[in-house]
Amino acid sequence: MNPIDQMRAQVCKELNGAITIVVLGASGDLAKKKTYPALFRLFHYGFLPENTFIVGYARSKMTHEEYLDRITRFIKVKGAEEDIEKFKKITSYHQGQYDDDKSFQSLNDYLKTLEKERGIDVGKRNRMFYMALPPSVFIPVAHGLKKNVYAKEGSTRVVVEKPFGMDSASSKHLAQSLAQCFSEEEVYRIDHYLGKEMVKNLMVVRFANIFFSQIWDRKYIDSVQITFKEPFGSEGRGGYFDEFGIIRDVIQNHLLQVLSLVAMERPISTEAEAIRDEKVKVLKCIPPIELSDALLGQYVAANGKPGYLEDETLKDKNSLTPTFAALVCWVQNERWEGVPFILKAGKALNDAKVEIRIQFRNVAGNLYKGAARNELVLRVQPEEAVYIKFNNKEPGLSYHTIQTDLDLSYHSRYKDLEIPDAYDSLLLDVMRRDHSNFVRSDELEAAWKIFTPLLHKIDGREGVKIENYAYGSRGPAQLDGFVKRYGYDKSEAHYAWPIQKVGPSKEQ
Ligand SMILES: NC(=O)C1=CN([C@@H]2O[C@H](COP(=O)(O)OP(=O)(O)OC[C@H]3O[C@@H](n4cnc5c(N)ncnc54)[C@H](OP(=O)(O)O)[C@@H]3O)[C@@H](O)[C@H]2O)C=CC1
Ligand SMILES: O=C1O[C@H](COP(=O)(O)O)[C@@H](O)[C@H](O)[C@H]1O
Repeated sequence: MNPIDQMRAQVCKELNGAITIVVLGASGDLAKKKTYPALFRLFHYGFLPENTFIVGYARSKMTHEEYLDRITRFIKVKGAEEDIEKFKKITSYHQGQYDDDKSFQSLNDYLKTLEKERGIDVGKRNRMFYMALPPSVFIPVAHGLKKNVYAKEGSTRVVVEKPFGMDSASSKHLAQSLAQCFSEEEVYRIDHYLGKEMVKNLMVVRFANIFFSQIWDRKYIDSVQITFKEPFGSEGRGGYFDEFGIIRDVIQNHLLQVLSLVAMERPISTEAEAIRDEKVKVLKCIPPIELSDALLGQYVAANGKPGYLEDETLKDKNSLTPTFAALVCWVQNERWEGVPFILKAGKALNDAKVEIRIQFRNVAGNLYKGAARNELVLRVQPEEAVYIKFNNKEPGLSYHTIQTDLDLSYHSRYKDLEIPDAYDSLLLDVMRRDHSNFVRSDELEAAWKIFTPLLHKIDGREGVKIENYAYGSRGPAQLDGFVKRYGYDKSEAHYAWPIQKVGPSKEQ
């Protein structure tokens, strides 16, 4: 059986061919843009069990037609019209509150009726609850579900979206509340970066290639940079963003997850708990980030685009919330002592890009002075790629050394490639009961310990400097100096990608 069919079979086996999926917050942005399109693709490509039904739940009043229109608006699969019509037949909307037993009892009655109508036997009445909700209602919803809608005649899966708290204390409170209702085995904390193709590739690159596994440490690696750049600002999301800021929105979760996969030791197997054990261990080796290891910024109006403070959805017009941050983590263990892990993220920058850049040390006693350092780059998005910058003799009569690359750009190497969205892959994992790409509660605790002291200083404005940067720029002017301070050598000399010229060079 091919690996894809194996996954289909695994879903069927885990769920005995039946599941009811409840999307809480079905009227919201995430549900419309991500959750339902992902569920549709899983349906279209045959990953949902034969007997699947999806119930949307939220407070808003919506007719059946309005609901169907809303949840299918962002489905973009070509030639799938017929399947969209079929998909509409396996879903419906149920209105209710998030903090009221009666609403949840009514939801439970509705689910029971559906399960009976669909002929699902006791023991197979599996339910998945997907909380596409603001964090303010996670706890009442968890209690309401546990008390009234928990699958007593089948398995329960609860999917929770980030943010998982604001700091160590609030995250602990959330974790404890969830733990009162569900076992860790039943909870799936989504960090959608763990569903991205290149992030899932990290373990394979590291542990299935002898030349990487041998040089993956402080002896050979000089620095690691994990970069997230978005070309748009907080537009329309100012209310949410201002409360969280770029560190809580992107760095504490997405970029730290990537860091842990880059830095962790080899797990004893590819089992979920083995992987998560190693991630927790490496996070525990990182002390809290110092303010002196941080560069913070906020974008201002430029190029006809409004500054952060001009966002109409922002309440505090003097906000000092960072929209850009470059932070350095130090992993204090035998493998990584002294190697900076630079996490950079910003909104309203000049580019849309996420990448992991590993810069190696200088070649000792190098015969070729001025040869650039090697770098391994994993481009997460757009256009997934793995490439290695390395030095080569310039082809032809020249003995000149040029920097070039071994380039595995996915779209040229793998023809007709369609990379699934992170949510497709993660929802499939939930059904397969594979926790590898979800955040465990002790992982979360370790992650918040690294960021909480710094975040409290920023929240309290304690000696914190926020540099301005222009909308559409590379970030604060201090950025190049900042990464240089941690040893990053930006040698662009002779670098050309792709090579334009291979003839004799003038320097022969
Ligand atoms: N949007 C995105 O792209 C991403 C979102 N997330 C996370 O997913 C979750 C949902 O995000 P998103 O869909 O954008 O959120 P929304 O603000 O769209 O909220 C979802 C639904 O929750 C209900 N709701 C909104 N505000 C409140 C409130 N104050 N009290 C009670 N109910 C409320 C509304 O439904 P109704 O009033 O009908 O009940 C709304 O339709 C969040 O945790 C978010 O951080 C994560 C990654 C990306
Ligand atoms: O979680 C979030 O992620 C998005 C970026 O996700 P991507 O898959 O488009 O890279 C970010 O825009 C948003 O602010 C944040 O909440």
